[in-house]
Amino acid sequence: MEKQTLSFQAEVKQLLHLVTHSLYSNKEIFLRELVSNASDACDKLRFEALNNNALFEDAPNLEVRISYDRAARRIVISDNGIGLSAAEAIEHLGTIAKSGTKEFMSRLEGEQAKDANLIGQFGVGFYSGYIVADRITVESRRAGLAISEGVRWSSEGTGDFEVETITREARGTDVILHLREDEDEFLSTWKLKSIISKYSDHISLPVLMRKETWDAEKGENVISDEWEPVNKAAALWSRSKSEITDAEYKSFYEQLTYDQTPPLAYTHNRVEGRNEYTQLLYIPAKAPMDMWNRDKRGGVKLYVKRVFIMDDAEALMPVYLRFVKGVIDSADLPLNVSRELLQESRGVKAIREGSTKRVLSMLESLADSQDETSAAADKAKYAEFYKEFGSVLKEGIGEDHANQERLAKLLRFASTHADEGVSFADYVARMKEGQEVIYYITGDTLAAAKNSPQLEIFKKKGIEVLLFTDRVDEWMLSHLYEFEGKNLQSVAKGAVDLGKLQDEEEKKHAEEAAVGFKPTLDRLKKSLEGRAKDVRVTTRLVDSPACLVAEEGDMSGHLARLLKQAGHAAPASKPVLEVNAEHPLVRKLAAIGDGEARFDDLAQVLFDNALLAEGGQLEDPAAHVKRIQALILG
Ligand SMILES: Nc1ncnc2c1ncn2[C@@H]1O[C@H](COP(=O)(O)OP(=O)(O)OP(=O)(O)O)[C@@H](O)[C@H]1O
Repeated sequence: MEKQTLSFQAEVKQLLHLVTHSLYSNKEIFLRELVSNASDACDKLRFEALNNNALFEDAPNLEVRISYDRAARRIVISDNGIGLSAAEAIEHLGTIAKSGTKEFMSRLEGEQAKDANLIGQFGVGFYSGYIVADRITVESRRAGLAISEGVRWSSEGTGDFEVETITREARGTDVILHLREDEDEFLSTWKLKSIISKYSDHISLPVLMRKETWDAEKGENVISDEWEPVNKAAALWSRSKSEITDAEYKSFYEQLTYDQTPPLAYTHNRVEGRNEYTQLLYIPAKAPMDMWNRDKRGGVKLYVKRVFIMDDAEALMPVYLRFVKGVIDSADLPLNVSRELLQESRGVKAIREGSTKRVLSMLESLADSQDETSAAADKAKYAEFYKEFGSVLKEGIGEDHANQERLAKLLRFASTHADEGVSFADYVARMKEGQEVIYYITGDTLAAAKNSPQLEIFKKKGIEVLLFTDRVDEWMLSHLYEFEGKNLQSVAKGAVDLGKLQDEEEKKHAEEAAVGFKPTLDRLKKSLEGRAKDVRVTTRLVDSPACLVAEEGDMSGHLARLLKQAGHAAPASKPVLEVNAEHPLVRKLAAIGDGEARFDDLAQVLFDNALLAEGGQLEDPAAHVKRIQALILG
């Protein structure tokens, strides 16, 4: 192929502009990105060579070499990995903007973040070279291609790039950075070594640099021809736990995830027996921006005997644990395992179950820490975890029946007794004598749930009610019916039944009131025909005149609203209006003579107010306002 000049794709151009003009801090990460690409290229070769050993040619030892030339102001990152064909170079290094590009750019612009470190999270690492270089040349030959089919790609990172075919003996890729004027600090063995040990110590291949020795005659360090490894090159997880420090675990996490906030917790185990594998799993401290995307790639990498097999192996973690990051290294899966095979493999299923249990135990040991010295700190960590990931964990209630009980214990809620952190176990321990069920109410917001009229009698009697205000709660409740043998009961569904919590006298009084109120009830039913399924007297209200409840088995108003918001058709079930016969407003209503239009108006207002109080929306707000105004004017 003759030399061609091609244009970068528009998004790549924008990206390059931002990279060269906006990223000021953490410039050194360019080396991490390029070393990581080199290491990925070696992993890819190893993987492809499983089915075609000839790809190794005569260089089976995969490695990354870094060298620099002070006079020419150049740094070269070489690998003998898979390499690039000319077509791949054009595609991967210029024409196709990666999926993360847009998001990366919006973050840079949005938050005015100047931290180059962000770049690694978005899969656009190659371009980070332009932070320090004003020209990058890539020379490469793809494994398996003839030496005459090498490629040279070169660009100043502005509008376009050049590509041409070259003859290249060595398999793999050289990335040559021509440094910008003021970036000389990187032309130093010490500087480059220190960046590698900071970011790339755990890359599982050797990263080599030329040895520097002291030349007494010249009175300076000189670079020899001998190459030496500058990273540890030991997959951290394959070392024994006792040899690894907390700092090493944390720095490995950072390399794995590019997340600079230290993880909240981690677990590292070697599992022996029928399935042998090592797991090193982390719980991040902060939720990523795209956590709600259930199709998002998982965070666990699969290795087989330290050979990297694949990223984001979803088969290794259930979807509701998609926030977990780490590495699983199996000793007995076949090396050429495919994604399809992974889904079906029994060995993988066992790994997934084992890893799920590990993560749950890790969470339990924080939530329920009995550790003398760290219990308070652990519990605080759990609260932090729950704030970030609690809602995702709830998905497990419906998705992982085998662990439902363990998951239920890990849930935390608000209640009428505390605004956060209430577990089912706390609730059960505080249950009143004679109380048989766990009461809850769902609502759009904590304030709406807390002030719900349905709670009045419970508050008066000091009975705790759990307040479920998370969007997933309604869904979760359709999968969770009880906790340790105690049924969960909505206080907004069915007639209130306080069972043994209500004394005989109260019951008798309520029954009498209902009988005396019967004629008014009948009139109310007539007025509200088509809106209320039924109207009845209740004892659940203390201060409010009325409230809406769903009939047992019907959908709650809150769930119907959620479904509507999400664009689903909610079955049209009418609510029941419950009235407080003792309330002055209701008494006033009862006193209105037959046939007076005022009765109808007041009945509608009673209903609409009850709907508003539970966070519902009026179908005809103007009519409501009119009625209220008329009533005020008397
Ligand atoms: N040293 C290399 N050898 C072979 N291919 C490479 C090399 N460096 C980059 N590439 C190719 O260029 C593509 C783009 O690289 P870039 O760093 O921008 O993104 P990425 O590596 O896919 O994502 P991430 O940075 O998250 O690893 C890579 O996917 C790969 O196909």
